[in-house]
Amino acid sequence: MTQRKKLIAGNWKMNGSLSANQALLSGLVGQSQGLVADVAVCVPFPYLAQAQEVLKDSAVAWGAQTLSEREPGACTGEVAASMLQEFGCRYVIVGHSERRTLFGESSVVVAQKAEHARVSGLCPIICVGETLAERESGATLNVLKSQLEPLRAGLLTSADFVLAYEPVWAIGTGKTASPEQAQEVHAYLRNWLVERAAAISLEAQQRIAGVRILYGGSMKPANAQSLLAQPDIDGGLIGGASLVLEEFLAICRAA
Ligand SMILES: O=C[C@H](O)COP(=O)(O)O
Repeated sequence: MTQRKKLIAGNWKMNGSLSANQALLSGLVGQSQGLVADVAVCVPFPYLAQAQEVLKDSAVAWGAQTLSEREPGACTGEVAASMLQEFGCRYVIVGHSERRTLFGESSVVVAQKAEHARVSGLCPIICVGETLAERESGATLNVLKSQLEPLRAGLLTSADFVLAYEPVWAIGTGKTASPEQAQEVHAYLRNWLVERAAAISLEAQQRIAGVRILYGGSMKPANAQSLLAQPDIDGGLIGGASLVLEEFLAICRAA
């Protein structure tokens, strides 16, 4: 069985200030020794330089929360993969439900963003998840499948990406998927990846087993351990709790 090192990634969303970040980032550096899991923070674009400066000699990685699917050039307000690379990013979140809902990002665009990240040496954290209405109508697995479908063969073959299952109804609501609910979906996602990779090549099939699938949606110190104990939950994508040093560290320690 493939052993996957757990990853706990903080998604700060549109939060932070230079002074608050300084305290949070230095606290992380000071207290992250001895953690078994990989740890990362995905910060707003203007704070990438600060994250790089504070985290550069630590085991904590950093990244961004989205990127452009276009080539650098005439595209006001957008940020290219090559720019993120210049700030030492390892990760970039793509397809978060807030981007899909508020900014109309389709699964095709999300796949393009993931591909741009990959070819620039960044590791995309690709988010998928169903709404409450979709879950209640029994459409969860079909929704997830349609979100995954456009992912490119090159990305799947590289296996240098992370998948994050984030049920929309659990994001920022305090409602968490039960460990069993989450495990059921993660197992489905794992199986989808394996089948798709097997259809590409033996090499892709072998590598895909190492892809980590994170759970996101109101993961807190109180529920982290039971979620992270599931065989197909390889870490967490943490929103609110990643802004509170002690809570984020407690989740990292649970992994
Ligand atoms: O990207 C993180 C997720 O949206 C989860 O956010 P949350 O932990 O605040 O529910």
